[in-house]
Amino acid sequence: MSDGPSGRPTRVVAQGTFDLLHPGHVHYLEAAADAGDELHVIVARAESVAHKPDPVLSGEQRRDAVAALEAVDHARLGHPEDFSVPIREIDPDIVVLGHDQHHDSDEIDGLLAAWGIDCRVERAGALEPTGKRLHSSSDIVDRVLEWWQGRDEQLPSLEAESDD
Ligand SMILES: Cc1cc2nc3c(=O)[nH]c(=O)nc-3n(C[C@H](O)[C@H](O)[C@H](O)COP(=O)(O)O)c2cc1C
Ligand SMILES: Nc1ncnc2c1ncn2[C@@H]1O[C@H](COP(=O)(O)OP(=O)(O)OP(=O)(O)O)[C@@H](O)[C@H]1O
Repeated sequence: MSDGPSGRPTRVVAQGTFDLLHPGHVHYLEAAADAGDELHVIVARAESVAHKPDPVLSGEQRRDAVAALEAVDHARLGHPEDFSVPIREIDPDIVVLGHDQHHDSDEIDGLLAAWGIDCRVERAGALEPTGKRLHSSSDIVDRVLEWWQGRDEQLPSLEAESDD
């Protein structure tokens, strides 16, 4: 365990929606854990998810699944309105952003400074999809919908059934 600038274990924060956990999430969280000694994960509230459809799983389910991963030391649901609350409680040394997160590193840097958190911002690399493996929650949902539609087409029509 290496001591951070404050003489305590280096605390790292990762955050995201983490709906329907997949290997891309594991890749991100392992990269974040490697950046320090203690990984704290903030799991977004459904009401904060603005760039995609609502999560399939509840906040508690997403938090519990993230907490069960070996790389993760602490997982908590984010604050519904004030993102500075969990960050102030954790007081991280490093915030690791996901490879494709729309958050701008410099903007997050400025926010953390405004919240009085002395912390650097890094960005994790991507786990590229290979073959048919899916590393995105939205792609998993799309695949299930595609499967469902295909399955639907193979079912006998209601009209055919009423002929029996
Ligand atoms: C430093 C930081 C702290 C955050 N804290 C929270 C929080 O406390 N509560 C929350 O609901 N979302 C929080 N978020 C936002 C979400 O993790 C993230 O934006 C979310 O997955 C929503 O996805 P979207 O922004 O792509 O719509 C935080 C984001 C950052 C960068
Ligand atoms: N293939 C991947 N490689 C690396 N990191 C990933 C990968 N997929 C997701 N992540 C990271 O995991 C974090 C949480 O992911 P989140 O659930 O918000 O998005 P997602 O799984 O990419 O879903 P969606 O496709 O719906 O945006 C994000 O920081 C994201 O960058």
